Amino acid sequence: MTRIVIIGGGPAGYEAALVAAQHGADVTVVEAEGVGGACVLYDCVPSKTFISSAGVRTDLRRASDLGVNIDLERAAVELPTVHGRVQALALAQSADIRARLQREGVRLVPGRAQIVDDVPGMATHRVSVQPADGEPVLLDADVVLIATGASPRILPTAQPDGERILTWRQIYDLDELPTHLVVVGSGVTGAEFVSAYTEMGVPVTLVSSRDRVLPGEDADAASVLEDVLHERGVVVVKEARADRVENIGTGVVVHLADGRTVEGSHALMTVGSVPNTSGLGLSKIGVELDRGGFIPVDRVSRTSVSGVYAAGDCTGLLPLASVASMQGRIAMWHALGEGVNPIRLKTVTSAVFTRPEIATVGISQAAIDAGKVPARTVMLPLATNPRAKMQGLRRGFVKLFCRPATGVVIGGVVVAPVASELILPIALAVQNNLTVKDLAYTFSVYPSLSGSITEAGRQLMRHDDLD
Ligand SMILES: Cc1cc2nc3c(=O)[nH]c(=O)nc-3n(C[C@H](O)[C@H](O)[C@H](O)COP(=O)(O)OP(=O)(O)OC[C@H]3O[C@@H](n4cnc5c(N)ncnc54)[C@H](O)[C@@H]3O)c2cc1C
Ligand SMILES: NC(=O)c1ccc[n+]([C@@H]2O[C@H](COP(=O)([O-])OP(=O)(O)OC[C@H]3O[C@@H](n4cnc5c(N)ncnc54)[C@H](O)[C@@H]3O)[C@@H](O)[C@H]2O)c1
Repeated sequence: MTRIVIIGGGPAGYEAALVAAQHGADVTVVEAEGVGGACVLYDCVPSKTFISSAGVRTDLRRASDLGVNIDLERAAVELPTVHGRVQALALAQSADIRARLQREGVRLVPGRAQIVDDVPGMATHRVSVQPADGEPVLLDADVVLIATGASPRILPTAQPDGERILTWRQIYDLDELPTHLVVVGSGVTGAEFVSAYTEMGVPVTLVSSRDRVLPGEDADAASVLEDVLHERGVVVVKEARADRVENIGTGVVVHLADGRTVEGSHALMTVGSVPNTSGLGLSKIGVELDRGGFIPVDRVSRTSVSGVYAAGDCTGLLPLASVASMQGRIAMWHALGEGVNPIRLKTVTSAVFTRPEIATVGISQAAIDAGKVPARTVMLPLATNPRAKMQGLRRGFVKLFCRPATGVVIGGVVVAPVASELILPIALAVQNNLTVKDLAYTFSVYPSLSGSITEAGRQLMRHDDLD
């Protein structure tokens, strides 16, 4: 029986464990903090749960546009309840995953693991686990999967204190909402928290190192979000790199590299993540890290050392839970000799859970504009969609991209309140090489926001598609 030791119990680790157990391997997961990993305990699940509470206020705020008058002042946020719900849900999800792993026969070992092979190049591997208290445990493995994730990047001059200078993992311990939140970093994490706190009624200033929010996302989508944030009173300080953040007792002062300062009651640092790849004994066994500290892997999750695989945020491929899970599964299929397709990033779907949400799949507009991928494109504002009008939605759009000659759908972007759900038909089309004609001939419900997707398909059809 193949002995597999998985270091890290996040999506990469636990999904890999499920696959390996189902294929009859002897599987052990070593986890330092809790099954479900940072994804379930600190990052993805807590943030999306928090955002769900904020979303209620968004709906209430918009109610008057639809003729229902609600005094938003009376829709007070009960922060202990919101935070309690966030924490309870994370723990419950962790417990569900633990129970599922145990049902499948996966052994769970709490503690911090490192590889302790005697010499490089061994056919099998040895992992030492240091529990929180007690003696180290030694595990022998034919295959090791490193799935140790990442942690918030800390600026040495902006040390989180858990009181006023915070990482996104510390906000759920606050007793009260900030009176003025400064969010440093305008990537996906920063944008999501700016949107959520704004909807909760907190004045927010965003410090963005670039000339726009969400520099990695579709520019039109980011521009819609920026308009919405502006309308909601968010101040975006652009081209602004935080040098230092100071807790002055009554608040914070963010010192920018160009000498400007930004003041608030609290600072939320969302300046990226660093991979958890130190202390794992990697260089001793011959796994060299890249410049960012990530573990280089190929498209079936192999490292440069035989029998050692890596998956998820520690590899830096694409830091998404869905990608981590897929990398983990692929590692196990490969290690256990199953037929496996290398991971394809061109079909990855992702969403930014702001209000409105931004969801994307496949080839980006930036790649098309740069001439890297030939494509026909269309962008339909939601304002032309009947359902959107009924719901009072003024902003948002559907974009669709297809191959010029064949009409095969290669990507798309949706900006809408439920874009994370609406993107699926485009994702299905991209994954299965469907054409704009396939979309155009699909019945969508009338009236529906998804009608804009089938309409985009019709607009991209050429006359010869009709034959
Ligand atoms: C605020 C935020 C929100 C996000 N929201 C989303 C989202 O909505 N959708 C999405 O797809 N992605 C989201 N992501 C990204 C997603 O959380 C990550 O891509 C995902 O967690 C990666 O999973 P992983 O298994 O690689 O690592 P993790 O989830 O980080 O798990 C790794 C685990 O390994 C453990 N570990 C580390 N070192 C050791 C060791 N030596 N021994 C034993 N255990 C160890 C850690 O304790 C950790 O529990 C979000 C990220 C952030 C920061
Ligand atoms: N909804 C989701 O799926 C979701 C949510 C959050 C994160 N994620 C994943 O995590 C990845 C990382 O996102 P992120 O936003 O945490 O990190 P990021 O690295 O993408 O963004 C951090 C931003 O902070 C800026 N920055 C760095 N130092 C700064 C400084 N001193 N002053 C001002 N700005 C500074 C950077 O220029 C960058 O724009 C995303 O690409 C995504 O894959 C996904």
